[in-house]
Amino acid sequence: MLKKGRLIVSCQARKDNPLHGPLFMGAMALAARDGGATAIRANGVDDVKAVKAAGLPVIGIDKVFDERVPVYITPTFAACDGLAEAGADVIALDATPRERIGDAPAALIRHITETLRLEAFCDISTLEEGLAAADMGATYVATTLSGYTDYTKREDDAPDYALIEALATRLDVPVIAEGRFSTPERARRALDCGAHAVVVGTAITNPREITRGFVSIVEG
Ligand SMILES: CC(=O)N[C@H](C=O)[C@@H](O)[C@H](O)[C@H](O)COP(=O)(O)O
Repeated sequence: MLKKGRLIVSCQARKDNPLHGPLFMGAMALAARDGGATAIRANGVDDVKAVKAAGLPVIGIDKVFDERVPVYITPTFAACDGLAEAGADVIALDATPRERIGDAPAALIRHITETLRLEAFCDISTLEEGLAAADMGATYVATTLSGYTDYTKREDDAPDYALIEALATRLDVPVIAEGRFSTPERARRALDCGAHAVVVGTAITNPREITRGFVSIVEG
C-alpha cells in the first residue's frame, strides 16, 4: 500500500526531451528519494528497471501511442506483463471507457491484481469513471486524466480539487491526486481535499518546462 499523506514523484521524459532515457530517469529517482519522495512513477520497462535502484515502490506505466485511439497508458496485458517483469510494484492504467486498441479496463485490473498479484492504479478523468474503476477492483483511483480527456479539457492549468473531494467522499479505496500540481501549496491542498497521496511530475522532474515557466515570467 502506498503510504498515506506522502509525495510520489513521477520521473518521465518523452523522446524529444534531452533527459529521455533510463540513465537520467534513474538519477531523477535517486534525487527524489533523497528529497523525501515515498514512491516513484515511471514510464516503460527500461525506466522502471532504472528507477528501482532508488529502493522505493514503483508505479509503472507503459505509454503505447496509437493515433487511431485516445487511450495510451498501459492499454494491454502485454504492457502489464512487461512492467511486472521489470519490477513494478503498482501498475497504472487508463481506466476511462474511451475507445481503445487493447484490453478492457476491467480485464486489465483483474489481470494486475489477480494474475500478477500487484496493485492497480486507475487513471480517470471524472467522478463517474472513478466510481466505475472502484467497482472494477481498482486498488487506487487517481485524477491523472482530468483535463486530458475531450470531455474534461479546460483552459486553466489548475488541478481538479473538486474531483478529488468528490472521489474521496464517495470511495473507500484510496484516492490519489495527480496532474498539474505545479507548486508545493497545490500539492498540500490535494491532501487537504482528501487525497491519500499526491503525485508530482513536471514541477520536479522536467527542467525544460521549469525553465520555460521562469523564462515566460522573467522575460515576459
Ligand atoms: C495526462 C498524462 O498523460 N499524464 C502523464 C501520466 O503519466 C504524465 O505525462 C504526467 O506528467 C503525470 O501525470 C504527472 O503530472 P504533472 O506532470 O502535471 O505533475
